[in-house]
Amino acid sequence: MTEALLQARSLSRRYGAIAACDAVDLDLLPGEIHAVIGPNGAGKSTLINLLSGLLKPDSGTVKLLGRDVTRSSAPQRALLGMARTFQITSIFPHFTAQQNVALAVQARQGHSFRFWQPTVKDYPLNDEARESLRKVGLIMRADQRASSLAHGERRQLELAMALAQAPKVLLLDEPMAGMGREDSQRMIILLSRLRMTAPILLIEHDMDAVFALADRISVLAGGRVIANGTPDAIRQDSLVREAYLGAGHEEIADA
Ligand SMILES: Nc1ncnc2c1ncn2[C@@H]1O[C@H](COP(=O)(O)OP(=O)(O)OP(=O)(O)O)[C@@H](O)[C@H]1O
Repeated sequence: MTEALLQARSLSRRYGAIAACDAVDLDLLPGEIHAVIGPNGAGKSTLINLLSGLLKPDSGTVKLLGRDVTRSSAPQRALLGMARTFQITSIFPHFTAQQNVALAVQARQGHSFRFWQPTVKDYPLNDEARESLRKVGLIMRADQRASSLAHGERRQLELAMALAQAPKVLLLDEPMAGMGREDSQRMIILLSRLRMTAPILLIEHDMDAVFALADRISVLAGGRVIANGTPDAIRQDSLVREAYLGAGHEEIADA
């Protein structure tokens, strides 16, 4: 059996009476895009925070590349090869696109952001930064300030910063959020290519994107995985339809 690069077992986290994440099992396999979907409040953010180390579970385990990282911090997991993008972009607006990516390369090399100096003459660093920008189709914006980029381009920049960390797994938190149709289409093509660079755990509300991209989908409701399977299987799953329709969402039926 193919070994999961990222694995959660019986992962649980409560907030008082609420089981935000309830005995969740999840595997991210090489080369795949594994989407996690679920109605509002299902536990998606809690799960991605537990996987990336921003939250500690009450019980259960997280393994990264076969190594138990349940008690490791987010920066420790990043150094082992986990890259994550956020719903709210985390770029430095006054730096150029290239400088932002160069920062991410430096962080991977173990330098703290605090000691960062503008690295105009650091050719290998800049070459690497430009390579990441090329991969996400943003090389023509390399010298533009991040603040002047369009929304979709900023999301591409974030992805370039994640790639600059040479990730073994990518955790993407709503990469299509706030995007128009054209930008979403571009992002779908981009992510589809990137799955071979690193498998992607994708949290996304845009069902067209999820069903276009995912090799496998896990559906959360009330903190539990209620279904796991191919997009076709998920589309036809009665429990999934119930969870979505019960929560006032019709998008799963249309996807
Ligand atoms: N810090 C917190 N304190 C108390 N309850 C919380 C906290 N964070 C999340 N919850 C609760 O845990 C449950 C899961 O929330 P979570 O944000 O993980 O869901 P979600 O699927 O990401 O929702 P959305 O799609 O709306 O972002 C919800 O009932 C939520 O109210």
